Amino acid sequence: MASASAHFNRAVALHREAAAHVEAARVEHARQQGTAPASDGQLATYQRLAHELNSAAAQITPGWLGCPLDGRARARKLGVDARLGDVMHVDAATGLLGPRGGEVSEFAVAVPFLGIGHVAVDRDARDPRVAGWMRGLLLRSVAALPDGGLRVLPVDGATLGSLFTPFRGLVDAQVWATPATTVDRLRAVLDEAEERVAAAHGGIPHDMPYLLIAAGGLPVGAGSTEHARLAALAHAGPAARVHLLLAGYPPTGAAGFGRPPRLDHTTHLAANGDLFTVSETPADVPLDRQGGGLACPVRLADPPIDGLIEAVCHPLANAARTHTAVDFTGLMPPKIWTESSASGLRTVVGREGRAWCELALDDATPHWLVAGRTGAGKTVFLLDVLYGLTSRYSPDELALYLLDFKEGISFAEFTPTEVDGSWIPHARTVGIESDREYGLAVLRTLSREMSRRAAELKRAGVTRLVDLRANRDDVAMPRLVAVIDEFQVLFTGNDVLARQAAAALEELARKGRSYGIHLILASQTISGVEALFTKGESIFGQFPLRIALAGGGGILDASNTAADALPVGSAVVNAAAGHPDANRLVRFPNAEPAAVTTQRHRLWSARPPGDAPPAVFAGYAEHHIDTDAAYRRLTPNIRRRQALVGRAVDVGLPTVGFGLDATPGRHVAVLGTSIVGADIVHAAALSLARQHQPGTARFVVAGFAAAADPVIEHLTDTLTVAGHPCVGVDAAKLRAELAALADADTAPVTAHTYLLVFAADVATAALSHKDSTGRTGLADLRTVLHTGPGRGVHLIGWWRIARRFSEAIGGSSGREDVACLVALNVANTELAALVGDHTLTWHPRTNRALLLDRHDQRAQLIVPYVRPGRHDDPGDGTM
Ligand SMILES: Nc1ncnc2c1ncn2[C@@H]1O[C@H](COP(=O)(O)OP(=O)(O)OP(=O)(O)O)[C@@H](O)[C@H]1O
Repeated sequence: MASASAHFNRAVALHREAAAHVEAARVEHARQQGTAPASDGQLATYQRLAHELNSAAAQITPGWLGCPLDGRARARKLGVDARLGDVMHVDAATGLLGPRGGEVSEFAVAVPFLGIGHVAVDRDARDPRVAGWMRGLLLRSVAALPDGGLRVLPVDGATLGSLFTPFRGLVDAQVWATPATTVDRLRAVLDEAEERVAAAHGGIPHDMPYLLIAAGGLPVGAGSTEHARLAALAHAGPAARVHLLLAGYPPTGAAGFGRPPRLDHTTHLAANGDLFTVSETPADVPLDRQGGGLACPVRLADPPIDGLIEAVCHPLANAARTHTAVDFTGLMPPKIWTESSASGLRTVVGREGRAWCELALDDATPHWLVAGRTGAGKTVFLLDVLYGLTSRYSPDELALYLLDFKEGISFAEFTPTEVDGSWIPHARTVGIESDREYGLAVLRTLSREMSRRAAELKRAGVTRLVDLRANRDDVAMPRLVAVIDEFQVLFTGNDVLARQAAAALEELARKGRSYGIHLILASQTISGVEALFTKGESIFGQFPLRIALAGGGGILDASNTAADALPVGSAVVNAAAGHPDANRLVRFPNAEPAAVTTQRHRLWSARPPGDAPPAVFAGYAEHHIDTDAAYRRLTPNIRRRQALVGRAVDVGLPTVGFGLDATPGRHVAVLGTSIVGADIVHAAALSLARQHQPGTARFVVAGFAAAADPVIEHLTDTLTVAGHPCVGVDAAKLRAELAALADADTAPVTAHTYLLVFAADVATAALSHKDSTGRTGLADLRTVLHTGPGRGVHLIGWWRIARRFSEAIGGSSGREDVACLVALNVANTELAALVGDHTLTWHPRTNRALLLDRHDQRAQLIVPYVRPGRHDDPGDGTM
């Protein structure tokens, strides 16, 4: 092809010679007043010239570019007749050499096309000659160029797409776009081409494919704006490998409108009766020195025979499917854990056209924002990314903190489950359906780690992790990636917690990059993004890499609409904070369950010895005391006995309870109508029982609500079987018990005594009556509360009505006598008044309680222990 221009010039010279002959013949013909036929000599000259023109054309249109489009073409090799970047000529017409009406010699008219310019014909594709001609040109181009060398953007306002029907295979395989038949779609086509031209200003890679707008006719409504845009593309396109093949151009405009602009770098064919004329071409050498174009009329090139286009497109479409296919396994490296994270983390997330798309968490793009409407594939995208990362980097190089605030199981893939006990060794904490409190705890864990790293870097005399790792390979400092799905939940409420979360997030976003801490924040809603934005540009600006899935355009620049109509499995990746010029269209694969499971097992099998599963927090999960390892470890050999009540909503879900020692006030009150109150007393009693040798503690059980009976029954059975004296009492006996315990002189306490009172609010009323001496049971109760701990007597009571509890302890003056509270469904104002702290914030909710301990100033959200299945029963009276 190196001599293509020489061959073209030769053809031009021949053409000029032919033109001179035609002109001479015309003059002679006129002189003889049209009576004399062409002489034999003239005919011989035409035949010779036509032959030589055909030879010259054959040199510049090898193989598919010039061969007859008949059955023999099927045997031709595809993809070998043209090269990207070279000027490609194509057989576009048949020139007719000879006097008008006389015998003519035909020759192939090869016009310069891809790599240099455009071709336009003024009839649109409703003319069958034009339709066949266009198909032929497209077929030649597709078949001659290397596989993947041409992307066509079809436009067809003339036959509404039927022009391109034979090319359906390529459209279905997404090598070609779907034909645009409306003016809006035409505009989108022009947008894409213009973006290509704009992006090419910085130079184009040698393997960049051609982008060809092939229009069988412009759609109704296209006007001067679209014509001007086409003219601009015609002018600037070739340098960016953007070309035009237009039928119906220039269109015949309505009267009063100016003619559409002529297109630069374009060979124009214009109908003239049955034949067509050919203008000058984009080649440097003019066909005619005066710019008159081809001197003789032409017939448009013949159409391909039926079935030929399909026969060519079929293997190309199949090959394209293979080359552009993305599947989950394709994102994974052949060998796991071979990469170093010293300078950052990188993973392949999908394909950008045929090329793989790799994204990084490093100094340039330390944090990512991901957005997409529900169902757009955000969870799948995150799984692709996280499995890609955990497969490339070992747990020494990368650790994950995964937080999900929505209902869903996105991150369950990383944790052991009942059916699959494996986990991803990089996962340190996984929060599923997390509470905001848990989210804050994770952020604080990361902040602490950041401070630790800062100190270590300081000691080493460097300021960035990358510098530390460059000098020392003995430091274990994996990069930490925190993924927060539906992160905006952290900011809901605009309360203290929201402010604390925003502050923690901002600090991590600002400083994290230096210490190898990266954030990936994902959201379904624009309001999520707005929530972040309202926290100030200081956070938002730390996320230069935006990944917008369908409907996630809110994280892009306001003028950037590229994500509006994305299909599932596609994303706009933008590393310039959403600026429209920086869009990259990426397709990511579905996370097929079988492939994900295989990869998880690969990673799990390679886990380091002794690797522990991640600390999992599943917001919906019930917690039962008998499966708690901390409970099982309890023995009587304990210094300070604990009444365990649940698990803290914190990283690692630590077991929490109240120390019940001799300090005044060490009694527990559980408040709220929820039946979970009974379960908490049950759990506290069981845990205390494990800390006593049988026979060294008495359990006095009083129950005043039928709903608590099964709990009490189970409790007394368990205590009795464990060898602990356990006595059930009614209101009268409880009063007697209190009287005896209050009067230490008459009844010295010999063993630890635990008063377990279920629905104590009922007892409060019964205890308020005076006896014959004028003394009330409440007075005894208060004495026991006041002096009991010093004598090994503790009360653990469930008050369904907080006011009754307050009455029982004697109002605010008795607050110090019961230092340990667990609030269930008690209104915030009531609770705040009860404990005398108006800054307290408590939102009652299912499966949560607030633990308050006056003595160590604790206010901790907990998941209270419940009896198994408690939350399965909708009629259980829980919150
Ligand atoms: N690349 C893809 N190719 C094919 N199907 C996909 C792809 N990505 C996602 N899907 C499918 O689309 C559906 C929604 O995906 P996904 O659960 O990831 O969406 P989401 O944005 O996380 O939605 P939600 O926020 O509601 O959970 C799933 O059935 C998933 O299998």
